[in-house]
Amino acid sequence: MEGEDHKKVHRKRQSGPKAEKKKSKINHQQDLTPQQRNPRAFSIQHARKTAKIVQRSQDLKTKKHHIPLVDRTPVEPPPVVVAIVGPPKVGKTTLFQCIVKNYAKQRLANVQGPVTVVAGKNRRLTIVECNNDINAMIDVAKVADLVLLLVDASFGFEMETFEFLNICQVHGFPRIMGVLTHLDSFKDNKKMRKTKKRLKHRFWTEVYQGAKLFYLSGMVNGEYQKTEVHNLCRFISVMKFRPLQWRITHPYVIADRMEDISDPELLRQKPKSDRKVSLYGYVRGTHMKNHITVHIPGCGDYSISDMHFLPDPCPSPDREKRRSLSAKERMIYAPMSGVGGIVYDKDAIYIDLGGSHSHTQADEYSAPANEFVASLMNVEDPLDKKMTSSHVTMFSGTAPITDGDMEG
Ligand SMILES: Nc1nc2c(ncn2[C@@H]2O[C@H](COP(=O)(O)OP(=O)(O)OP(=O)(O)O)[C@@H](O)[C@H]2O)c(=O)[nH]1
Repeated sequence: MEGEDHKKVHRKRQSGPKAEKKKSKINHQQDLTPQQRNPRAFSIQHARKTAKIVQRSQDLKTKKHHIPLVDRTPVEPPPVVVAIVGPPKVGKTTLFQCIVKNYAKQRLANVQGPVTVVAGKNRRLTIVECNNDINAMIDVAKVADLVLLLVDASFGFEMETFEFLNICQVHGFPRIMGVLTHLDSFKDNKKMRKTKKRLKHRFWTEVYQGAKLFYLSGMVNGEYQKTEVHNLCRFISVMKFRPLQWRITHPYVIADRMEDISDPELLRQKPKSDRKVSLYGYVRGTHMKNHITVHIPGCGDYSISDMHFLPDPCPSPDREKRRSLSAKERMIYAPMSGVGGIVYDKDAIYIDLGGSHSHTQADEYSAPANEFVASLMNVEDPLDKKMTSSHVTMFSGTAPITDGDMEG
């Protein structure tokens, strides 16, 4: 027992790294407020109020689960509207061309108006580029199902991006996917990684936590890297959309082709007279009745004088049990962009005469359309001239009947 008295008592370290560490810990604890030191003790101060808040948020959540959502999409749904939005010079046109090339396997040199492509067995896309104008942004936010929000990584988020997100908020939020471009402008890898992370978190705060952000790291021959674009397109092809309530209860059309069919003679006499315009496009939302009044953004309210069904210019492929699309099924419908040598303008239709920059026959995908245009180009005499010079032999041995005989 005696030995115990001599046992050494533990003495706290007064110096050295361990002592320093302990000291700093104590100091830190003293700096904290009681709430910070013991957060659980202060978490609920007003039990009743908290209970009410919790109950309310639960109610909202449950209500969301139970709203019956009638799926009104027809058997063959209209193409999904994909809008490419971003500040100037961020790469919108480049991405547009890359996406079209990925799906349709042909290059659009000059993008004009919406372009419709077949993206899969049961999916078609109408792609539109939104230029940097507030009115265009508002129009696009109303109709887009998916928005590709382009951000220049070397620059960061710009006013236009936030403006567009704000506009979306009032029109029912469409699906939004971020795309970072100009990543090749970073020389330092570490800096790039940091920027990516920072922009991702900022994007999440603006859209929602975990929103998808794609990276396009640099260009090859003026286009984005093929695999990166392919991945982005795969994502779009299989993406699911939750229909927006307001949209599925109102009919709307995105005009992808426009023709002025007013009488040219009338216009010559009175250039300011009312025009007659026919608009082409897929009806979306719900059924559209003939002769109803429509609102055309930027123009005003009009009534439809007549409406017709037209054959689908870009039909979905046949439902066969095959996994990938064949070359023939990779349709593209770009009436304003000059695919197949025909361009529709405001008041005329132009046929491409095959200059040095037009499609060549070697381009196998556009060959059938080109043949048609080529046959039109090769016509030397109009039809009435041909008729006059033609003759028909009714019975063998008789003189042939010509145009002159008919009139006589
Ligand atoms: N280095 C680099 N250049 C890019 C990238 N993306 C686009 N560019 C270039 O940026 C320029 C503008 O690209 P566009 O696709 O015309 O941009 P845009 O957004 O359509 O421009 P606007 O229609 O004028 O608003 C082009 O010269 C592209 O080559 C990128 O990721 N890296």
